[in-house]
Amino acid sequence: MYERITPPTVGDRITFKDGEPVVPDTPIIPYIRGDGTGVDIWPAAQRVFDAAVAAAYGGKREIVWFRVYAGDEACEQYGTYQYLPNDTLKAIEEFGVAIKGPLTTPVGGGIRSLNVALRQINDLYACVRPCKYYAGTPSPHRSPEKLDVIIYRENTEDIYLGIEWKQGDPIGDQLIKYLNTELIPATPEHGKKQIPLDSGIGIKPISKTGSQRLVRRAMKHALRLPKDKQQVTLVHKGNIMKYTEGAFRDWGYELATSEFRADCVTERESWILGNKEANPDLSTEDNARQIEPGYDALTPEKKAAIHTEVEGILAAIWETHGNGQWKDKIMVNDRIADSIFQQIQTRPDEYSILATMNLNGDYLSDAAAAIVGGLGMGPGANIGDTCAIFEATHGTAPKHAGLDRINPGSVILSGVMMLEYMGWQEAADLIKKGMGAAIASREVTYDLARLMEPPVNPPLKCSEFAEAIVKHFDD
Ligand SMILES: NC(=O)C1=CN([C@@H]2O[C@H](COP(=O)(O)OP(=O)(O)OC[C@H]3O[C@@H](n4cnc5c(N)ncnc54)[C@H](OP(=O)(O)O)[C@@H]3O)[C@@H](O)[C@H]2O)C=CC1
Ligand SMILES: O=C(O)CCC(=O)C(=O)O
Ligand SMILES: [Mg+2]
Repeated sequence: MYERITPPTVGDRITFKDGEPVVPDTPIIPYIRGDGTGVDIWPAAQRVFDAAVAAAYGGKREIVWFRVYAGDEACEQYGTYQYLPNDTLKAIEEFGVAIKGPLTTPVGGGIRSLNVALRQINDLYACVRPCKYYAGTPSPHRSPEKLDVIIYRENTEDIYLGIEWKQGDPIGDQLIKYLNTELIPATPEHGKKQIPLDSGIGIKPISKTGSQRLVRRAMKHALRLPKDKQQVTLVHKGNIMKYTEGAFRDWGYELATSEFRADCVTERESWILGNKEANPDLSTEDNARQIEPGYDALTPEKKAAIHTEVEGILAAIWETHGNGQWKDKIMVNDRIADSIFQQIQTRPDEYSILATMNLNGDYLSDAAAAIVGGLGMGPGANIGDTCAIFEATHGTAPKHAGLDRINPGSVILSGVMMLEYMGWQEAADLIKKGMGAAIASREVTYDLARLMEPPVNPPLKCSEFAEAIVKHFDD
């Protein structure tokens, strides 16, 4: 029983089989309008979704929308501090696929993120954020069309677990003292380091299970891509955070080379195989020297370990991956996080799927969206095994709220992802076509208008951009 909302009396539930949605012709889809610019974006986006479904299926298929509440709106409906009512959680659980606008999270105190809570409560462990260029979109970059990446961000753990204490909190102080007196001195690698007593403190858990299920999804997605895009890059700051971010990298490689052995090659394996292909008589030592920078300065033990690695890889995969066969497989590599921020700008076409932990993916998805036109063009999906919630990369953009000005493109493209996830490709394609044509005709909102050469003046309103997209369905 719902307390204050009533599910539609028409339409059917989306169910799940083996992690995939089973979609009726009239699915009931809960939506959260969102705070701030949600008030502008949601009606514009809904107009486009309904028009596309009607145009694609002529009434044979229809989305039955179910309005549910979160954030400021929920407090208005359910009372003070009722930011995420049980009704909303129950509706999302019952109907399986939902879409939402942005929700506000205060900085430095107050409630924890409702957006993060929705992901954690529903175990939506993969945040999928494609960053792809639409022809004609203005960009601060010279060749934005070269960027075509999909960020697969782990969505349930890392610092987003919110286990932290502010400076002066008695439990935080107790933890710091315990670490300083008991644990740090007992661990020689930490030397005499001490945590300053006036610190806030937070915990960053990265689990093997969480890392591997994310990488598994990324690998499955890579298998569906064209051959030249079959690549998964593990992004980490494992040189500094060895046992969290470094472990993410190691668990990622382990998962790829065990569960996807026949279908993948790691970058390092490709060097070993390539060296032998270039010179079939190459000794183990020379192969090791070619793959390991600074090999000659290594200790005998380290050299021996690399010899074992080279021989082990050749014995294990030469038959199946050698003689160039590896070039048809998913390339799995890794990059340190700071480096990938510059690589997606300087060498964007060298990357495809970027598998990241939670915080790195949060940063990277805004940065990648900027290259292809900004946060107005950054869609996303939060995917689990029995539920999915679609939402844009951006937040509530409060200074633009209620002005019918903001770009609804990201939520509209998140809806495109939802339609594709549902298997309603025809409707998704119509929206992509309409948006591409609107942008090419310079019918755009302020954010794209100011980047265009010459600038578009006046820009379209948020609602007008939605109408322009619908108008261009027929082009
Ligand atoms: N999933 C979610 O619901 C998310 C929620 N948030 C929350 O949103 C709130 C505001 O966060 P803030 O850091 O300001 O980040 P926002 O993403 O909300 O906005 C930052 C800036 O990005 C640009 N922008 C954002 N959305 C759009 C859009 N649709 N079209 C065009 N440009 C856009 C605007 O830039 P300009 O003014 O230069 O044009 C805007 O001022 C915070 O409470 C935050 O926690 C943040 C991210 C995700
Ligand atoms: O939940 C929030 O307020 C911010 C989340 C965020 O920035 C994101 O998921 O990209
Ligand atoms: Mg973010």
